[in-house]
Amino acid sequence: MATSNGKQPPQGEGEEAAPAGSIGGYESLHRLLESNLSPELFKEASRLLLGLNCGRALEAISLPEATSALAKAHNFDVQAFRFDADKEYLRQPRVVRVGLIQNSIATPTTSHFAEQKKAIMEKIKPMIDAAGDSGVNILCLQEAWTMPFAFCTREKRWCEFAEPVDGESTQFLQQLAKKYNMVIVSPILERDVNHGEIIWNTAVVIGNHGNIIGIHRKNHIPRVGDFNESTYYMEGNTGHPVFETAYGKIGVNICYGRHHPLNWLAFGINGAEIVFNPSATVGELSEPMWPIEARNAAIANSYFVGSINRVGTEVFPNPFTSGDGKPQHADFGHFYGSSHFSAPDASCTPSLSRYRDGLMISDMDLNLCRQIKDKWGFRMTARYDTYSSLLAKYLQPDFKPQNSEVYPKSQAGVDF
Ligand SMILES: NC(=O)NCCC(=O)O
Repeated sequence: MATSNGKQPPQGEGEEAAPAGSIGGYESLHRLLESNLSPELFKEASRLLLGLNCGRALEAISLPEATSALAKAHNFDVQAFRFDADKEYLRQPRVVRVGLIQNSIATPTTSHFAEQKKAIMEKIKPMIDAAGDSGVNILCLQEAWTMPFAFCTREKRWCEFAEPVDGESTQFLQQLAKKYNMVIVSPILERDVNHGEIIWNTAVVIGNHGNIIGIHRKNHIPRVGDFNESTYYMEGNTGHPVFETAYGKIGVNICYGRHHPLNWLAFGINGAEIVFNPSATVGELSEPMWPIEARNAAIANSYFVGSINRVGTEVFPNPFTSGDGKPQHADFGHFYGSSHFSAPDASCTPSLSRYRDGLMISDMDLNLCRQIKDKWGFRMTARYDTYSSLLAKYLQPDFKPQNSEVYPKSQAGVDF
């Protein structure tokens, strides 16, 4: 079966080798620039792209031998960096170690559902162990991590992957959370057994003692390209919760929610210090937006953002169309990984690979959030009152945009 880019992906594993020499055949933008620019130009490009002038140079941090051994044995990438903050007189530094995991699926989408789920769990277990061995305090997995991203198909049988909040995947992660004293954010397809089996796209926040701290349900559902997600689950009803964990206050803005600045704002207003954006998105649709939106949110809201995207090309048993007149196809396109962290001072880490499974780790001093609020004063200068009254008017059925009164059509040069 041809894929949407005309190439034949390996069947089974969603993971691909970077096609040598082809467009998109590079591991990450960072590596592309590093290998093609002189050291001076690369430094200047990094200053502009990674914000290393307004923030501070990010130091790579070394990890235990056990982590590198796991990464080698299970063929995943590990990268680790440190965001610093100024030393304060009245507060101790609040450094937390945070991890993000990106991965491809583990078996063909044609295999038994139970086998697919089991294989994904087995695949990410060593990655979670690597995070635990590295002393990660808070770890976030990718959107709908227990399953292939089958929403492109519109076939209802994939609903079988939905689980109750305290289901199999949560139980699996609860043990690991407890073992490693680590908070784990687990984005799954949720079956709400207490409310008529409604399906949601949910992040379960598991505390470092293996307790369930709470859940957040995806607020904004895409209706773009093959992201036929509204066929499967409802717009979330949990608002913008921020969870007080042992290591900091965290929120979860699931995937498509990253295109909505007010969604990011609401987590900030509720006090988030780190917002995770577990995602599943493909190159042709969103890759140019990916490095910008999360970083912008971190800057505008004075918090850290952890962005995660799955990797690989997932091929489904039955072809589907995209409703665009083009031929039917059986894959969703290439999920380009590129998970990374952004900081409130505009700095960000390089991204993980566009092709390989990976674990991204960052140490971050959460004191930086307040330091940037004090420096830039975005909260103080935001004029929320102005926008709240405009929005209240906009929501009225008789609202008309102001410019329709100020510039009558004839003056605006529009002749109907
Ligand atoms: N999973 C999801 O919401 N994807 C939508 C596509 C995008 O936002 O890039």
